[in-house]
Amino acid sequence: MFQTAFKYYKARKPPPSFENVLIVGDDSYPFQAIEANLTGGTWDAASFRPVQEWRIFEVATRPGLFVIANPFTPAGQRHWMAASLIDYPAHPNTTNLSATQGDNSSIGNGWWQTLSTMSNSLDRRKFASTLRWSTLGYQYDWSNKVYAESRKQSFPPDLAQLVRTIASVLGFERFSPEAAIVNYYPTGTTLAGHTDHSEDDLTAPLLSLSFGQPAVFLIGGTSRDERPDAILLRSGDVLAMTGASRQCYHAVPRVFSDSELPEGVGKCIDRWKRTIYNTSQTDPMCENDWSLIDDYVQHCRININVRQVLKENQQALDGSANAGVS
Ligand SMILES: O=C(O)CCC(=O)C(=O)O
Ligand SMILES: [Fe+2]
Repeated sequence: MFQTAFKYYKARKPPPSFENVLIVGDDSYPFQAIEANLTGGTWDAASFRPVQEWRIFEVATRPGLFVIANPFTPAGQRHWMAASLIDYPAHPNTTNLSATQGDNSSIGNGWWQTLSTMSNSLDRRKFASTLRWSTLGYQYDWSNKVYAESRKQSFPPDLAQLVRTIASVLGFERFSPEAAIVNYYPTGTTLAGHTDHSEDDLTAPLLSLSFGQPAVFLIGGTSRDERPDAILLRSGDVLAMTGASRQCYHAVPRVFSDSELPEGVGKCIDRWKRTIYNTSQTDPMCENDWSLIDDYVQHCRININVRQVLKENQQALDGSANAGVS
């Protein structure tokens, strides 16, 4: 059932219908509006709209699955896009490029620097699509499907604060962000069905932030035999897999272009556009960086997928405890 849905949404001819796709922000079943858990704490007012305006839903068909319809300000979206493209693929983080090209990673963010020098837009687009993932905090070992204490970097403090706020609004005040996989998807690409189970604490939420082009996200049950729900994630949308949904199969069968969305479904681009108002001193991003970032997010989707790795009070990973998980 999972694979059938995956193939359906991946197909180009004929392209899939959006008829059964749940649109984050719609108020209808199975989205059930829930109230924010308001406990104060630090608030990143530059990134987020006021919490009173947040539209938070639990997906009734998937207990423990929460979505938040774009809680970001346009400037907030641009800030996290920039972090994802300029900072996160840089040394000492591992990327798919540094993993295969060895020591090149030690010279900083070679990918971004090379991209910045390319003047031909087709060449730039082709080169841009070579970056597919980077890892933050505990660096994920894809071959052995483990995190290791020896490959731990510090987790970006501002991202940690951002996702702690989201977790606490959802009632997970003790969430501790320790690792992230940043996925970079050129339009048309996919992520195969999987569960995330290499973390020692499977009771902590998985938090996912999406920026750029839209995608259909599939989430099923704990076996591939269950029919999944299809959810449209657009720029700024937040998804949290908690409770029973934490260990469910999920996938991204297709990243779409804004232009492929049906009439009446709001485009992503309007969510990060610079307006005259917010190009003032409050937006420090330089024009040159922004035009490259804007060019990138016209053709790609970025997903920041944040995890807690350790159990509460666990000091460090014991290699033998989590080795062998597949
Ligand atoms: O891109 C997404 O929305 C999901 C990514 C994901 O499932 C993962 O990184 O494990
Ligand atoms: Fe995942």
